[in-house]
Amino acid sequence: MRILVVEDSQVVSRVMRHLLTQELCCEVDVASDMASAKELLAHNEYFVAITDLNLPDAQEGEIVKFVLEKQIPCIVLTGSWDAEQRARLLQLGIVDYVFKENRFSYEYTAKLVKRLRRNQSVKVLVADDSVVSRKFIRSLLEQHLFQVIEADDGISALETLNDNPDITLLITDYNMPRLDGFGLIIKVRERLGREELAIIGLSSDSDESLSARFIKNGANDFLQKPFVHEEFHCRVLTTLDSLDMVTKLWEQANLDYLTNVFNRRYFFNFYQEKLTEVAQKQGSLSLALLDIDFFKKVNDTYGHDVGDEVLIEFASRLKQSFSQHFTVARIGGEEFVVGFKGLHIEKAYALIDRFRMQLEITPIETSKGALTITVSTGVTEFGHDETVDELLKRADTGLYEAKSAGRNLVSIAES
Ligand SMILES: Nc1nc2c(ncn2[C@@H]2O[C@H](COP(=O)(O)OP(=O)(O)OP(=O)(O)O)[C@@H](O)[C@H]2O)c(=O)[nH]1
Repeated sequence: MRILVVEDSQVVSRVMRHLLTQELCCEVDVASDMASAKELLAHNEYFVAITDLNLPDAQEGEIVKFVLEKQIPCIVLTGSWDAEQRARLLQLGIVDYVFKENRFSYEYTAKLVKRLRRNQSVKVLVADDSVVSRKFIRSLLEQHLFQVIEADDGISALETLNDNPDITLLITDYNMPRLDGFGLIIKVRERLGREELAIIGLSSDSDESLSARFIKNGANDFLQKPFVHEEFHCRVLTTLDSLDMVTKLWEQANLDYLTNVFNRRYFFNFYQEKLTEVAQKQGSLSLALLDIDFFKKVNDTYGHDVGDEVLIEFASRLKQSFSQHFTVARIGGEEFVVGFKGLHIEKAYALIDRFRMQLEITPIETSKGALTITVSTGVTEFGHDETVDELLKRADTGLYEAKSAGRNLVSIAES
């Protein structure tokens, strides 16, 4: 990623270069006047340009128009606070107008660029029956590089959310035909928690109770129409930042810190729900308990760090092989489980045995060289009314048999 800083003050450009490389690990080019900015823009692709308005060879902010014409997002970083100019430039489509006040202004600018990078992969659904309002919100969101999808009422918003599980933010109007904003939020929240989808409610209605009602029904925030451009962006950014924080907390609680697969806590808490679902629907579910063979020897011979490298690669291979359809978790030091929801034991056995054979012939690259690792596994199938604990205990008897029979084996524990 490459960023252009157009700034005649060496102190400012040095600070910005330092903050940007620290925050984003990116390439930063600096131009101290309009002519050198033009030269750089002619030869390079930029993710964003951060520009001063008053340059030695262009003192009226001409650089902004030049950058925007090249379809490059532009952040104005200026020492002159001019409200009229600010409004005009925001109207023109700049990302933000930042006043060089103190070091926080520079930190804010670097963080803004980081958010722009994140926004590129954030999908936002805008539900509003007014085409004008929808297009306006789309243009604001696109200035900040979000991916935008539109829906013209509550029902089509619900359908779009079903078809696009990767939508992160829903911005919904209150008054809409077929299903209004409240109805939409209530239906959405039956299925998606606050850690999965953020919602901002909108309304031009003068009813003062609307904002509280939106939030009580499950919205994260509310905006009264008409709103100013900057307030809209602040609300969106704050909502997404808190969603990121909730996601981070959820990951810390449920993912294994070393291997990034689900942890023991997740498996015990959430897998019970899957078992109940399978029991109710009389479906099938098999479980594999895997334990790396002679793992202590890896630690003793090559050190704990190499042991960690092996665990990380082993988990990554498990994830690659199974996590698209099944649940992979690390439940102990070198013990992992794969929950095969929907599979009978014969199929689960075949998949795990294929994984075992592949592992045996594909050494793991570590900092101390390539190591050949094998794994022993116990596989079992869910009976009727069992807990995760009971299922695991039975898989463990299979694992014990596999170890006793010489390791590098898969053994079935019948239910
Ligand atoms: N590097 C590393 N080692 C771990 C971690 N957690 C547990 N271990 C080690 O895993 C090893 C497990 O060893 P054992 O239970 O004796 O089993 P084993 O050597 O794999 O032998 P078998 O299971 O009988 O084949 C111990 O040396 C633990 O210290 C971890 O997070 N990182």
